[in-house]
Amino acid sequence: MDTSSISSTSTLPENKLHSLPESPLASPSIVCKVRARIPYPGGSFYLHLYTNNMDTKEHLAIVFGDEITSLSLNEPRENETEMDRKVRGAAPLQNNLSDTPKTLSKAPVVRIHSECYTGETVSSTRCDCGYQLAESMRLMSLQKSGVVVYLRQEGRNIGLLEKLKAYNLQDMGHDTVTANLILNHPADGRTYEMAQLILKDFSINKMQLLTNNPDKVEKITENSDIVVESRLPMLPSWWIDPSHADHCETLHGIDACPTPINDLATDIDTTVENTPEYLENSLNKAKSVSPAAFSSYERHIRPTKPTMSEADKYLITKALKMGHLLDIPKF
Ligand SMILES: Nc1nc2c(ncn2[C@@H]2O[C@H](COP(=O)(O)OP(=O)(O)OP(=O)(O)O)[C@@H](O)[C@H]2O)c(=O)[nH]1
Repeated sequence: MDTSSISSTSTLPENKLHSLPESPLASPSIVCKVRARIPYPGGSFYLHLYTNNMDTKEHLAIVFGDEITSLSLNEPRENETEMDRKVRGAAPLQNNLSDTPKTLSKAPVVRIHSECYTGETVSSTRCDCGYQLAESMRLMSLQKSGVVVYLRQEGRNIGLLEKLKAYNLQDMGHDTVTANLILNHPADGRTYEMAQLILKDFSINKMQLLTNNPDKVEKITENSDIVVESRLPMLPSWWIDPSHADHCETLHGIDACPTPINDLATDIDTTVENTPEYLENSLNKAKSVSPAAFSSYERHIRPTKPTMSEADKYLITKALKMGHLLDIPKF
């Protein structure tokens, strides 16, 4: 591929939004630096990487569908070539989208998710974070629309180091809330301003929010014109009782079945390339080549009860001590 037209500097003099940090008084701003397609079972999504002038973290957005586009990504940058734009995943300048925000046909499904290295990357079953991320992405891929705003607020914003200490306190009998307090951290130290800015960048001001946490609903709408049109609960799959009418209404508005997933392949897609047979065959083929190939995805999406007892304790603490809207099943 001829890359000669990529401009030689990677530090293009970009507009004022892009410098880090400006002054303590600068108003918070973000910019989407790059967007890339990520293949995903049943299709693809677009990963968007943001920088901002408030912290040095790379906050992310996982976007399903072509309808949701980033204004700051598509903004023209000084001296950039069309190849530069392609490489950072921006639309060609001739169909510059920057001054014409797309109007979304309906309020998209949004998940505002905070990083959990333990639950998502190393598949800890101490919490439900890996499941929640996988499940929200599965639902969005079914709908071919939606955004996961992925905030780097590890451990409810206490960071991995302190969170691991909190784990040790939990192994001594404390729950997630008291463990944080013993370490002189708030039970939940997260903020949502960054998420508000990212949603604004996608021209999203109303949404269906996937969460059990009323505090999150309140904070995402605080001092902003963002409206949560509806809250979609996130019942852990191993807590779902298919005979419970309310549980079956869990995903009202989403064309998907909330019952535990028995066969991922049939749940995914119905387009020619993605028939259940095609997916099942591909899955089996991939498994025979490398049994681990799909294990992380599958484990998160289909957690089985026997391995989840620590996550049950975690969820019960969220319901009883943090006000999360979760019906605790009979154990
Ligand atoms: N401090 C601490 N944080 C944890 C622990 N387990 C998971 N987390 C963090 O908790 C965050 C997820 O928050 P949760 O309270 O599970 O859920 P939520 O996002 O508030 O609510 P939902 O939207 O319903 O998922 C992530 O940042 C995890 O890293 C823990 O034991 N201690």
